[in-house]
Amino acid sequence: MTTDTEVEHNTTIKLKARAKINLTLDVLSRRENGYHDVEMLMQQINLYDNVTVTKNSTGEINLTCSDPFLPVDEKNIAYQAVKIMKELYQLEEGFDLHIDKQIPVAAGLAGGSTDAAAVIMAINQLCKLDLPVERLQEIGFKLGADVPFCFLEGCALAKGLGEILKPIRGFEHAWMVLVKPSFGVSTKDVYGGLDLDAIKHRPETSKMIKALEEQNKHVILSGLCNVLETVTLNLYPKVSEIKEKLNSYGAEGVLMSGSGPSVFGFFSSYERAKKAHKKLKKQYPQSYVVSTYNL
Ligand SMILES: C[C@@](CO)(OP(=O)(O)O)[C@H](O)COP(=O)(O)OP(=O)(O)OC[C@H]1O[C@@H](n2ccc(N)nc2=O)[C@H](O)[C@@H]1O
Ligand SMILES: Nc1ncnc2c1ncn2[C@@H]1O[C@H](COP(=O)(O)OP(=O)(O)O)[C@@H](O)[C@H]1O
Repeated sequence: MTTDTEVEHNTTIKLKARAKINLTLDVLSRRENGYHDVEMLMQQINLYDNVTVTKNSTGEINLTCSDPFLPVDEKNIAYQAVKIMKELYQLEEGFDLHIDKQIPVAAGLAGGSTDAAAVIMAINQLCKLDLPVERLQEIGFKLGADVPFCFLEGCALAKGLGEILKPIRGFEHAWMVLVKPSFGVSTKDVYGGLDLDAIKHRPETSKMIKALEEQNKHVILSGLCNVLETVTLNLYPKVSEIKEKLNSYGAEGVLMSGSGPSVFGFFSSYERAKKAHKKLKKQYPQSYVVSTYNL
């Protein structure tokens, strides 16, 4: 995210808050508090919200958003990010935020998480707090398990609840069609619906990391795997339908992202992705041709 920072008069920062997909997602165990230990490969993509943060002297937090259906009060995770920074660092200044929302909501793409990370980064810079990225990630983790990843750029192996991160080589210059059906899903319900003993097919994470290191496209595409798929596909058969459509339009590897319901299908070229997109867009208006994002 850092390379896309635009600073104006030391009072305004504009950031590209990128979405992610999961190339693999394995759930290892359930903790007593209901959260799950995961092992997943997270990959940023070229689909982003534009987040603008301006320092004000009133001390207030004002949030506006291009999406009229999103809350602009404490229910918005970006608002919560400001609050936590103000409290932790006794900041007297206030902040005006604007989110130009491009990432589909409740989609398994970390849309809210990436906005929160952008806001924390912006405040760190605007208030000259000089906090290292590890500290920013620690603060972000209080807001959500996906937030720490959003401070990185590219691809990472995520463990723990998602906060133990190791940057790795990502899937480079890969074109995909990303499809978000009209409904959203609750991440909590999807994790809650997972029967750990019933998981039949798990990702081979180490094999995938090696394949990414070598950019072995064939192994990467055949290694795409997400254990949450069974839960979401069961709850929403429409997601299976989208997967089938992407396959029939020539995708070389198809997977649901995160807890869903977004599905991505990789294509061998931009042109092929565009062709499939043209057909899918008629039925699913929230369809995008995007590439992976790596440094
Ligand atoms: C599934 C994943 C995969 O990247 O992404 P999304 O589908 O949300 O994009 C993440 O693990 C989601 O991260 P995030 O959406 O930030 O989760 P949080 O807000 O912290 O938690 C929402 C709910 O998900 C469940 N949860 C989350 C993370 C985790 N490791 N174990 C869990 O069981 C908990 O029930 C929690 O109440
Ligand atoms: N800035 C935000 N962007 C998107 N959703 C937000 C935001 N703030 C709060 N939310 C709420 O968080 C929920 C999860 O949204 P989102 O982060 O897009 O999903 P996911 O974690 O599946 O990627 C939604 O129900 C939405 O109303």
